[in-house]
Amino acid sequence: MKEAASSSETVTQEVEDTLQPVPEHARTTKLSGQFWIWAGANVAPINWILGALGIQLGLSFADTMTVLIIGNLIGMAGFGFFVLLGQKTGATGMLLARGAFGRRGGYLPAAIQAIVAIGWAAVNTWIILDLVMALFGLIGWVDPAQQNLGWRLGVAAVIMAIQVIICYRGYKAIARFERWTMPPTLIVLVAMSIIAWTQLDIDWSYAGPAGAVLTGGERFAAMSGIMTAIGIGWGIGWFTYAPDYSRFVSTSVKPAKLFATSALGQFLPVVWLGLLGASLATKNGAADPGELIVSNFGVMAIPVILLVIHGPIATNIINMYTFSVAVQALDVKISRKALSIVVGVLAMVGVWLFTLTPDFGETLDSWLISIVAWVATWGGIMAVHYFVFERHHRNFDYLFLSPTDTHLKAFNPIAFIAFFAGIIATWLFMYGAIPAFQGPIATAMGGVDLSWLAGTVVAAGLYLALGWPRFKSRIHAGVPLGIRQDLSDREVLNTRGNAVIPRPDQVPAGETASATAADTEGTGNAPVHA
Ligand SMILES: Nc1ccnc(=O)[nH]1
Repeated sequence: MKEAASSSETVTQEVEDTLQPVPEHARTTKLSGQFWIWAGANVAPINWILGALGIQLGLSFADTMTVLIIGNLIGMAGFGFFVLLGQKTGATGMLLARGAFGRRGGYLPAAIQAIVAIGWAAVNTWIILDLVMALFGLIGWVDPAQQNLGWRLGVAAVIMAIQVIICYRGYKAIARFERWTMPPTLIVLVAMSIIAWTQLDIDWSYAGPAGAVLTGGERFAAMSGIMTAIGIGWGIGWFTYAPDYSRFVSTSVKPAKLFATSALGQFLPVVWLGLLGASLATKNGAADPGELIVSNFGVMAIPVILLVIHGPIATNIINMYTFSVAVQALDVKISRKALSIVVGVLAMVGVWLFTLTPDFGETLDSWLISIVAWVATWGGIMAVHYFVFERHHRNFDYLFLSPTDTHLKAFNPIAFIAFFAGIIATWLFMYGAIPAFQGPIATAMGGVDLSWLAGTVVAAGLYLALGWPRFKSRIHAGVPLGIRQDLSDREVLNTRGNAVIPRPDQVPAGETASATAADTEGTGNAPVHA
């Protein structure tokens, strides 16, 4: 048993260090790992800060919870489908992008994803520094009235170093970290929640800032904008990450179970922490829950500090690992391990830049709605490509071939048109906290923000319409949609095989490959038998 485990660990490391479709024997049938990865990524103070942000931006308690729940229901429903895509294809999010954007065209989304992952690692670390200083102040280590820049960057550097070490070791180390640290973390959280909800007088009927309670259209507009940021923004931000982790899940695991486990792993902690943050913010719009708990219950100081520091680590090992596989999708030949160190350094630079921004709430809001523009658009294109055009495919080896071996187009203009149109549509419909992010259509609608919907619908609709003729003219469903113009469908079927047929090593033990699959050579280059 032990030997099997360690050999599967070696296989996992080989797979992740050179990007290849994860073979069935290196996959896991245990779903708890997926639950803890996503729960771990979300049990972080940033999620109570998001709940408190709703109150700070002027919503009532009930409206804050409404936008958090609706936003995350929408976000997590979409997230589940991207989880399934990883399981089905064995490919990372940014390798999947190649299928639609083209073999070289996939560099654009991969580069964006790499930068976004650095940004998230910086945001998640920066966001807790105020809180850590306040907590250190309560136990007498620093004077929280001071800037404490040295302390801040020092704490960030320690957190960053821990993240780099875990990420360096790869997927298994990440899964293990989340599994071991989550139970004690949850105990602290439960304790915090009980204290908060029984000992502190929360104003459950909080209606908004005194004298400035929002009503009618204004209230609806504010809810839509805040939902885009704290509900949709947080949730859909994970779409691009989902396949990077679910590619390690065996295809014998029922998709419905995988969907539910992963989506709940995200949804439960996000809503719970949002509730904690929002309810405590009703006491005093500004104070952070961690600070409130510690100032009322000094014995909680150490566990709360540990929880707060654990938060960004658990979230950022996901960001950093995804950074490294996104860079691999750029055909950069630096080892995934070396990349773990590179991202740590870059994220530290990011933390320092964020500490220079003047307004915490505006910076966070702007970050979140920019993420929406990118992910809603990317997600719309990917959904059409893999759930409509290539829904019958089982063998995705074509995504992994080198630029010289590939039979995909270098660039697929259709995807680029859909992508840029989607980004513009998101901007037209967005209504963020700063004027640059207040698009003309949203402004004309009195500040109603439907950017996430506009981006998805425009990108998906255009990609569907422009890709439809090719989809219809393809002679066989097993031909990738994005093949080069100089190749015929017949040629691709004959030399590259039929993508509808799985490779034998993709088939879970106990299930037998179909008769045709038995003819493949294990490389996916099966000749077609007429
Ligand atoms: N919502 C998020 C998506 C991706 N990375 C994060 O840290 N957070």
